[in-house]
Amino acid sequence: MNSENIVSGEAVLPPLLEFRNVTVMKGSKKLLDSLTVTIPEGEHIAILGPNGAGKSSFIKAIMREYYPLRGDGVVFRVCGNDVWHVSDLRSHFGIVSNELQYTFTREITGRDVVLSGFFSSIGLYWHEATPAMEQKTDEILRFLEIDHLSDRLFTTLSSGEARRFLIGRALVHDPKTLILDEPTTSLDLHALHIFRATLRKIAQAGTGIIMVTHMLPDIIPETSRIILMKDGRFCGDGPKKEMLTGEWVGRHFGVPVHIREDDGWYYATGY
Ligand SMILES: Nc1ncnc2c1ncn2[C@@H]1O[C@H](COP(=O)(O)OP(=O)(O)OP(=O)(O)O)[C@@H](O)[C@H]1O
Repeated sequence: MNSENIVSGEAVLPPLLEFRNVTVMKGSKKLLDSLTVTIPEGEHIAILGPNGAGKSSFIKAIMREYYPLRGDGVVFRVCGNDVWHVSDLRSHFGIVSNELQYTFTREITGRDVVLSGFFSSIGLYWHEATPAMEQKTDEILRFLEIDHLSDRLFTTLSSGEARRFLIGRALVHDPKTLILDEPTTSLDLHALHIFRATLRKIAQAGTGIIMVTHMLPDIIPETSRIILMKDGRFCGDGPKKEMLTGEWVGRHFGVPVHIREDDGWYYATGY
């Protein structure tokens, strides 16, 4: 544990994520530009930004798919540790992305999509699931209310149903935080309603949510903090009520916008 996490002789939990001056380059392109952020465990956050803002690159940096340039004052820490093996990160972060769904093209059941999350594979192949894994999978399927669909081939599920199985897969290691990268693409109104209710249930059960989106209605009422991102930088970070205003969001997306709040949900109109 880092010495900064000792207060008056007592150890306190280090933040889930601590980045300081994180810059990521790919060729001559600066994907992330001097990002500084601290995220405590269990916090529900939305990362909002226009196309190309660097949101997915930020997630890739969290998951150690991208590494920052070295330099003085650069901090790149998860749970107080600078060095991580990618497989160890799974107990901290579960990931759901829209892209992930399209990697499952083989004929496997929804249940096996969840179960194979234990092995980070697509399907079980030579992996043998233990009774504890089977039990955990069944608990997750019941929690997400998709147990009745578990024997269906994944490729025959609707987008909304499939997305909930991917959440299940992301939950097998009991991650501290679930990261969702634009997960509502192609969901219809009914599927959106169920998907958001599912996220709320997960947030209320104590798992942190980091939602990456450019859609305000994706932000569940449990979200307390908004980070605005553009051109690889963070350009706003604060409490939801302060950040989700017409002035902030309009300036950020470069359009005049009116923000309406209704029972904890936010909507943008007028653009
Ligand atoms: N591996 C890469 N090499 C070069 N440029 C990249 C690479 N990955 C992303 N980019 C570029 O970096 C910028 C940020 O991309 P990123 O996918 O992180 O943005 P985003 O906010 O997730 O966008 P969107 O909302 O459209 O998914 C974009 O201009 C993208 O074209």
